Amino acid sequence: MTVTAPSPAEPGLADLGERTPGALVALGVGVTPVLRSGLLLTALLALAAGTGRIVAPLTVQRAIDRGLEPAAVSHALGVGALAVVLAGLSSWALNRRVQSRTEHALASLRRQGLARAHAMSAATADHVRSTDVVARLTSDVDTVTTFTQNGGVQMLTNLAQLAVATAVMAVFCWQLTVPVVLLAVVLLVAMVRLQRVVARRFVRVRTEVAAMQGVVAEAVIGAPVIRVTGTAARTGRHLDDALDRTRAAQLRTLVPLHGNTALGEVAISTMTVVVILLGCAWTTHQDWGPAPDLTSGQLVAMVFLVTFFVRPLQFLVQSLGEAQNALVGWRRVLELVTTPSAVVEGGPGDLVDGPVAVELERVSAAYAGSPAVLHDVTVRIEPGEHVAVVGESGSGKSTFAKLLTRRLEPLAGEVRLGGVPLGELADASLARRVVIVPQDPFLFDTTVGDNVTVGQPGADEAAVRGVLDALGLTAWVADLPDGLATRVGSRGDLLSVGERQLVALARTALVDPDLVILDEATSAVDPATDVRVQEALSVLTQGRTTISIAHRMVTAEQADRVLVFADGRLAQSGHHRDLLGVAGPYADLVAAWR
Ligand SMILES: Nc1ncnc2c1ncn2[C@@H]1O[C@H](COP(=O)(O)OP(=O)(O)OP(=O)(O)O)[C@@H](O)[C@H]1O
Repeated sequence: MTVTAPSPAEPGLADLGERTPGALVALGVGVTPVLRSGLLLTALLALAAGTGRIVAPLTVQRAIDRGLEPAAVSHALGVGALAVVLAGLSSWALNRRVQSRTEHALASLRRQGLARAHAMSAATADHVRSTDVVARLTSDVDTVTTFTQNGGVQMLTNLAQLAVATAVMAVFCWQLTVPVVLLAVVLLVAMVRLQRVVARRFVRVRTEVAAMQGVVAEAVIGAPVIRVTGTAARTGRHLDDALDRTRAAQLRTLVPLHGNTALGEVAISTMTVVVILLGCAWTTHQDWGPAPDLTSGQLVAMVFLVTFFVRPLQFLVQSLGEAQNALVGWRRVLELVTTPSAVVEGGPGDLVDGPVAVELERVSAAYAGSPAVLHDVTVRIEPGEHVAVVGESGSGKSTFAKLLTRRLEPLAGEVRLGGVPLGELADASLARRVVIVPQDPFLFDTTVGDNVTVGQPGADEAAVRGVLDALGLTAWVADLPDGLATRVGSRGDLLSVGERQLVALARTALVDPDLVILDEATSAVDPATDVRVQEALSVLTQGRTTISIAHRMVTAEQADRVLVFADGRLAQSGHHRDLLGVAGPYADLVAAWR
């Protein structure tokens, strides 16, 4: 039976592109509740900081209306100074409060994002560039930090100042307040429209920045290959392209941003002129329309107040770009954090310790968006059996291994370990029972000893030495410059591929799994290390169910059984000896090997 449909939907990170800014903020606050705590006190501090600034014009008005008597002037100076000091203190407390909460929230967001990156389904992980995930957890989070440090707190104070200034102006003289507020509304409507354009352009900027970081990371990580293959010019071209695209995207945001600033300046200057002209005209001609009954002190105070109304608006207009950039950065991190987790927490099925049976029943598999690549595979591997999986490149061997470690969900059929459907097994149980040893194992940038204990963090040095001894690796470790304390470098680069495999085998032996899946190295390993690898492997696989994705005839020869894959199907199954005499894909493979 060939399964052609349905193939799984295109996987990827959660898409929050359609969320409004308000909905995004609500989601962000929900994900990091620290932002919500003590909100009332934060609002009060913002109000105090904003109000403090407004007090000055009020004291001036009172002093003028009392004929600038010395007592009135000194009273105005005293009250004004007190208000300024209180405003300064409130502003300082507000800054500290908002910044510490934001930093807590962003640190939590980074932790959650990293945890989700580890918990996302294999299909999603395959489709998301790791550099994009890194960009979301670093530069995107940084845009939020930069914004809160530079303008976020001031935005709160300014909003409070705007509200207080409007209220006081309305009390003093509604006739002058109405045109000012109308102009502000026009400005805000225009800003909201422009904000949508700016938002779209900033999404592009963040995407291009992430892509550019990917190119830079590739150029740095692949430096040895670039040197050896002489492809520096090609890499340079890619980098230039990425930089050009990033620059172009950034320049495109400037057009609406500058338009916004210009609009803001015009509207704000108009407001000031309107208040001064109308105020003076009405004071002189009391018979003009709804002329207010303004004292000279109130007119001076109105001119001051309109400045206090206009400044926050000016600030909001100017910080729109940064706010938008920060919002897009925040959105990108939230997309990572809200991507569904594929971790199975605690399934009912726990396995009995010991070698485990592997069963596949009519299993088909596909990668997202592609037709099936594994068709109708039924096979049972007995507990303790050592099976070699062979086949031409692209025949489905790795896909078969991915199904056993739940890196891929079957499209149809069922996979069972020890009789328990794989989907019911908790992640922790699966990690302890099934270990895959890849062709080129990933090592952390620490010591050999620490890399061996990665799967068993509590293991002491005696346990590590015991495992190394059992695998016949004691002499090899003793020959390393610092023994177990030898540093392996970034990704294990200071060790050869074969040595990295030795560390991975020791790591696997320490975990003591019941099913070992080995992806045999295709790259050349020096003969002495290869002997060590083979000896360690034969010890490691003893008494355990073992599945080797084999690229060498000797591995197939030594296995209890060979499974031969061809075009995504299990074409043959049997001992090397028996399969050799039968015409078919295995005989062809052996001929090719020979
Ligand atoms: N992540 C992926 N997304 C889409 N298709 C994939 C993916 N990985 C593998 N495939 C496709 O699935 C088919 C089987 O690939 P698989 O890696 O299982 O073969 P293989 O026998 O292990 O090959 P090799 O010996 O070269 O590693 C191939 O057609 C391959 O192109």
